Amino acid sequence: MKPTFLIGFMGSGKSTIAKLLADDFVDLDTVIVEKIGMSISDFFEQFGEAKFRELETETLKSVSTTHQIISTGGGIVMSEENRQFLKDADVNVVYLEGDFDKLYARILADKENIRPIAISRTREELFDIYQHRADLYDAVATHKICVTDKTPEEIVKEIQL
Ligand SMILES: Nc1ncnc2c1ncn2[C@@H]1O[C@H](COP(=O)(O)OP(=O)(O)O)[C@@H](O)[C@H]1O
Ligand SMILES: O=C(O)C1=C[C@@H](OP(=O)(O)O)[C@@H](O)[C@H](O)C1
Ligand SMILES: [Mg+2]
Repeated sequence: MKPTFLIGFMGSGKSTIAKLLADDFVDLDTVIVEKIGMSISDFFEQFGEAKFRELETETLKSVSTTHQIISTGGGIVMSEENRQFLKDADVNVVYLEGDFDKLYARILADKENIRPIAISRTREELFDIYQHRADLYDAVATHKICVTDKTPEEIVKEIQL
């Protein structure tokens, strides 16, 4: 089977669903955190977003041959290079699409994972980012699943590749 990348906005459940889809999964953010030896929010504070994006691209390119299921960070589609990589690779790209306010509530409630992109912005600013990114997720996705009001188990069942 082709490798499968999960994409979508923060809080859509990419990391949660990847773990349930197969034992052979990897989360790009987890790989990056292992590389940098600190949390993503500390890294943003010390080195800035641009440096994080460089690491993200490098990590994206290294995993498609080593794992079956790959959860990405919500900003993966911001880079043209990353979008091109996902389009050119012989892989499935599953877009987990959800209602903004439901995702926003999850992001705020998730104290285990502080997302610097979200905490530094108002709801309105983040909604603009959500709308902008929605077109980019659509442009690279090979499959699209609505996750609003579904349990992780229901979403896993829907991902039939
Ligand atoms: N389908 C779901 N229903 C309810 N809560 C969910 C669902 N998917 C994920 N969550 C919760 O939402 C938060 C963000 O999930 P996560 O998998 O980290 O999303 P992402 O990786 O897309 O940012 C976590 O607290 C997780 O437990
Ligand atoms: O949307 C973004 O720009 C980001 C999303 C995060 O991943 P999740 O989508 O898994 O929360 C993480 O990569 C980083 O905080 C930046
Ligand atoms: Mg995640």
